Amino acid sequence: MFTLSKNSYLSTTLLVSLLVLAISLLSTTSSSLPHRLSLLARQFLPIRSISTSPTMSYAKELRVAELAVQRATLLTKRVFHEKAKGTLSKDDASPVTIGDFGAQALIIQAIRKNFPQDEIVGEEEAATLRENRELSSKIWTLVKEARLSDATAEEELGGPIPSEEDMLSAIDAGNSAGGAKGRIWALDPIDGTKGFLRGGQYAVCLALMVDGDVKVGVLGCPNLPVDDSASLDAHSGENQTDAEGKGVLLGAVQGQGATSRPLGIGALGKSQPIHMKEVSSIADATFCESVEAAHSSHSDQSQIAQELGITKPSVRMDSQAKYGSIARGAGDLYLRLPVRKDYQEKIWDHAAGDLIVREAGGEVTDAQGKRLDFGKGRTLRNNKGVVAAPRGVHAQVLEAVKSVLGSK
Ligand SMILES: Nc1ncnc2c1ncn2[C@@H]1O[C@H](COP(=O)(O)O)[C@@H](OP(=O)(O)O)[C@H]1O
Ligand SMILES: [Mg+2]
Ligand SMILES: [Mg+2]
Ligand SMILES: [Mg+2]
Repeated sequence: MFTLSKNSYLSTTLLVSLLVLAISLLSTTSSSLPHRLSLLARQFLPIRSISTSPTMSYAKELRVAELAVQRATLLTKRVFHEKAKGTLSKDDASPVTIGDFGAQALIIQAIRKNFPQDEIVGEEEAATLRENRELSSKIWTLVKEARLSDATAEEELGGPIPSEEDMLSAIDAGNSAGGAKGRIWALDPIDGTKGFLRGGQYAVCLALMVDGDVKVGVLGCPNLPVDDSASLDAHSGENQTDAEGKGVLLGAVQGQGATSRPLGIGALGKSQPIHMKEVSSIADATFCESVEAAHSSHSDQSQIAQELGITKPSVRMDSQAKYGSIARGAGDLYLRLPVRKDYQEKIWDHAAGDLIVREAGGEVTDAQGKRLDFGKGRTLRNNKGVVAAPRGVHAQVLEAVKSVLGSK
């Protein structure tokens, strides 16, 4: 008797739940299916399972990451407009500016205040600044002045960095070796530094990995248009601005979809879901690639496009703005085929973009079709190249990649 009534109670509950689920899914039109499912799951899951694992929704991580990236762009935007950017050449001959150092310090400070146990893999280090106090003090002046106009939001980040010495120690806290265990942030304070110097696109990039899996990704792109569907052509190449109407913040949480919103502080809470465009005929696709010919093989990429019947010229753009642009449907494909066989891509150049594209309905793999493996340390040493495309056409694009690379 007891078993019977328990069973019937359970089946009634199940039936009602299914009905509510179906109605909710049909009636909500404004967001993606995974996002709707995650919201519903939160409604139906027992409170206990939410409260005992509050990080599962990554709401705080996303909020802190978005605000920290937003604050860092206040600094990078200032430097973008300055003639003297304090550019140094690193050991690998790549450039770094006062903007890169300053943005790294500000973001790491916010992570350390909010998540003191987490590790950080950041691109830059402070060794040269400890020897070059003049440059260090220039950065310190910029860092001190980079504050969100919303005092509550600034407080959420844990407030300003107390001293120049603390700024240097924050920069050096991005020295984690990475790996497949625990919570590790991947930070690229300015991705596309060459673009930043040239007046092109650049992005402030931050991602949280848990056990090697990217859970949260944020891209601040001050020179991209706010409009998700604005044509890419006007936003590639040089002479970009971050004037009125520019600047977008893209974000994603695993299983919850990807969003975009204007980069201004007034746009807090105004995130809209973004989706990749459906490609009905691959020949009509727009593909993005690096501006720098040393970073990816323009000739291989052009052959792949030819193989796919694509006649439109590629859109050349610096930084993870490429991932962001295809995720929001402004472009379709992103190809990054290696020039140098020995180069290992860095995790901070891909972690946020990889998640944002996948959450927007895309697939991201290397040139062999393997998912990018962020759990191998500071580099993607298990992968060569990047192929990002809408899920429906990724296999077709990958086939063209293999055919072109195989024939070499
Ligand atoms: N030989 C190489 N192959 C691929 N990527 C390279 C490279 N040398 C440098 N890079 C990376 O390319 C990134 C820029 O990518 P893109 O060309 O898409 O804008 C640089 O990021 P930073 O600008 O953060 O240093 C740098 O890490
Ligand atoms: Mg660099
Ligand atoms: Mg980079
Ligand atoms: Mg960088």
